[in-house]
Amino acid sequence: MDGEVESENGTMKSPVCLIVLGMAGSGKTTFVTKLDSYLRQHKRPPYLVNLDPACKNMPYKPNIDIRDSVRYKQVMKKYHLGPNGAIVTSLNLYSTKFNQLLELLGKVNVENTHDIAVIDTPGQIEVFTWSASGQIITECLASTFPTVVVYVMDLERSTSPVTFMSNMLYACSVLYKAKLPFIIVLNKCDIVDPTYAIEWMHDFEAFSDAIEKETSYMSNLTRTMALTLDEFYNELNYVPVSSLTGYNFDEFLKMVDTAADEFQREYRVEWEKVRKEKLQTEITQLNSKLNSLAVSSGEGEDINLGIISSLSAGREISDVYLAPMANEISDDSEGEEVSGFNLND
Ligand SMILES: Nc1nc2c(ncn2[C@@H]2O[C@H](COP(=O)(O)OP(=O)(O)OP(=O)(O)O)[C@@H](O)[C@H]2O)c(=O)[nH]1
Repeated sequence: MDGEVESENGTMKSPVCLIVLGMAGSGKTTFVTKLDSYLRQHKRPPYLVNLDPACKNMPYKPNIDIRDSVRYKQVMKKYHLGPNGAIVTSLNLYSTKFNQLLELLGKVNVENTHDIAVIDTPGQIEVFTWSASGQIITECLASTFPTVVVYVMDLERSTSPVTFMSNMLYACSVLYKAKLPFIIVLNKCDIVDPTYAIEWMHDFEAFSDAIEKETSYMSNLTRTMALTLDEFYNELNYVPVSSLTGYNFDEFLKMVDTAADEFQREYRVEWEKVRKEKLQTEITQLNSKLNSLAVSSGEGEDINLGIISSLSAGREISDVYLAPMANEISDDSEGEEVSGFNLND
């Protein structure tokens, strides 16, 4: 990999990768857009990656966009899939080439152009968190760069204790699955006061009182679960923000710094083991490829390993997009899923 990401004292360098997750409509895209403009104002432009193949309106300009490489509607048509199945398949196709995205991020590190990379994920959270490709992408990032999960929670839609609890259980399951530092962004605090959520996290009696008012059969179950989430709440980093106004983004960024330190202290060693294992597997695969070449006819067949090796002259890393190779772009206006990437001039 071009970008060496390990420093002499054994810490991984920037960019710190923020994987932004959250329920549909929680405000992920609005959050990423505001974070982009906030960081730009502070002369720290982030490196932006969009992993939502179905996203129609993108208010920010991503450096890397899955939609440049995978045509979601074509995936639906070709494989006869519904919307969610097509998103999963698009992510699967994309994840096979994710090492190229890591190389671009490696260059960000070498050229020191961005200290934060933000990864926006599909609206349907389970598509990312419970799919093999979501796991592969998370592992690729975390084994190479300091990586933090940012879970966006919609304050407006969580005012019922049962919904609040469901959201927290989901966040908790993502935390344990991802094995990464975790920040909960309590979003939309411009329209709903976040006090209720903070109180429910820290005061079981207050939550219990709120549950009393619920008549649903879920209330007993919810009360029991609230007790089991106690430890989760104790360790939890959360910050109320408004992605509309930018309120508290400075606090959020302080939390990112702390989480990145936490990654270096508590998670890096484990993730480096994953990286070494992955490297070993790649070496073994490459060796077996070379061996099979050696015993083949020897007619010099070209093998495309799909590696992006350099940038076009005069291009800034921040201007580079992953895009389909020219011979893989479909004539169809909606395009087609592709198996390789190229740099677009
Ligand atoms: N008032 C207010 N509205 C917000 C805030 N953040 C997002 N919204 C609104 O919430 C709606 C959903 O926001 P999106 O950013 O599209 O949410 P998302 O999670 O990316 O949505 P999907 O990708 O479709 O799941 C939009 O109407 C936003 O304008 C906020 O902090 N305050």
